[in-house]
Amino acid sequence: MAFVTGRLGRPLRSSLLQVVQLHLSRTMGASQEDFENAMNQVKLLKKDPGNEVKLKLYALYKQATEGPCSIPKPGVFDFVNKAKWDAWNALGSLPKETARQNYVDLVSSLSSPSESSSHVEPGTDQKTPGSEDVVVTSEDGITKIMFNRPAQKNAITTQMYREIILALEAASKDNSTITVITGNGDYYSSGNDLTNFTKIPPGGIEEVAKSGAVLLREFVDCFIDFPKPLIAVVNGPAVGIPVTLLGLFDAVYASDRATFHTPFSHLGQTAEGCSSYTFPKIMGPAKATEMLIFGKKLTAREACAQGLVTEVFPESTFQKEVWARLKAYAKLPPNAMKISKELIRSNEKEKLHAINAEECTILQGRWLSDECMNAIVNFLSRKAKL
Ligand SMILES: CCCC/C=C/CC(=O)SCCNC(=O)CCNC(=O)[C@H](O)C(C)(C)COP(=O)(O)OP(=O)(O)OC[C@H]1O[C@@H](n2cnc3c(N)ncnc32)[C@H](O)[C@@H]1OP(=O)(O)O
Repeated sequence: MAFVTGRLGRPLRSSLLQVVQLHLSRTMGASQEDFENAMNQVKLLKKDPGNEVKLKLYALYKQATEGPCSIPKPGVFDFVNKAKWDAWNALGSLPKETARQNYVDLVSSLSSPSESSSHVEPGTDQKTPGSEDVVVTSEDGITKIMFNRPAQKNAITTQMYREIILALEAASKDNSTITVITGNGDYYSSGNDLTNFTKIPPGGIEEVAKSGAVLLREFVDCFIDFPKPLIAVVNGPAVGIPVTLLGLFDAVYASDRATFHTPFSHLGQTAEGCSSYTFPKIMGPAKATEMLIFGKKLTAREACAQGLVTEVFPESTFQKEVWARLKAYAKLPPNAMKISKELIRSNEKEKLHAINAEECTILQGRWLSDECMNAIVNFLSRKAKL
């Protein structure tokens, strides 16, 4: 598919830079010092993290220090070096800075009090590494991953995408039966934190777009591959990526206060989360067009009528009713549920991964377009609200 990568004109670049000045005080990822500390922490781990994690650490270390894998592939019988090569090579063109950050996050998750994000103490809040913006708890056979930035309407920062990836990886292996994603406060989530675009690394806006596309692809891939029943408890309005991802969930329960909004054209952007495929499939192309192209906002009842939402509950009883139901579901035999999910979803997985890859490539171009930059500048300078 062809797409046009717009170049930023001078006035737009300078407005963006002005707006960016306002946000430069925010962090720009892990420093070299964080990275070195993380390398030292690895040596002090009390528990062997297992081969899978060790390979991931190796790959991220190589990517962070040497960049993409360019050494020849070891022979088929050189098992150890081939596994290492595969892990490094799988990181593709992941930027060095992102690899460094992911390495620090991974080590931090291994060094947390429980020493492994895959073992969540029942009933305890397990904070994912680096922030409290994503809170993971596990109780009654349910792992709950909660967006926790209520003051920012649960807008998703770059760090939060990484934390959710780690939380999903852990949840896929922990002893919970089902996994739930929800939001804290009045919003489910207002989508991508638009200030993510203002943290400009040395490689410029092009690097922001490139690393954003790599991160988005990895993030959505985790939802495509998630092996257990994945349920969204949509406690309030949702904008952007938290809406599109719903097509990859197994059930979506919504408060009647929730709304579903994908204003991609308004933002100069395009569909992600595999919604270019799942939405037409779920609701038919005409209704999908209204949402994904014209940015029509749906009420919870409209979204339910169109098949995006499983069931709508009155706000007054929402939490009570939904959690009672989820606790009952979580008592069902876990393996039977996993196998049924595999049956329902497996024949689509390859297609979904291909669609995800294509959507991310197109978005990478969109993020560099004047249309998108204008929308972000407008939001950040509060000239416009959606
Ligand atoms: C790896 C990259 C993947 C990228 C893919 C994703 C695509 C998308 O998700 S596109 C969708 C992006 N989201 C939006 O465009 C929503 C933007 N926000 C709004 O339109 C409004 O804030 C909203 C309608 C959600 C709520 O409006 P209000 O009720 O009037 O509240 P405020 O606007 O005052 O918001 C309170 C507070 O939160 C901050 N906020 C809200 N949403 C975001 C956001 N998406 N990004 C950054 N910040 C956000 C808002 O700025 C306010 O902050 P303060 O000004 O500091 O109080």
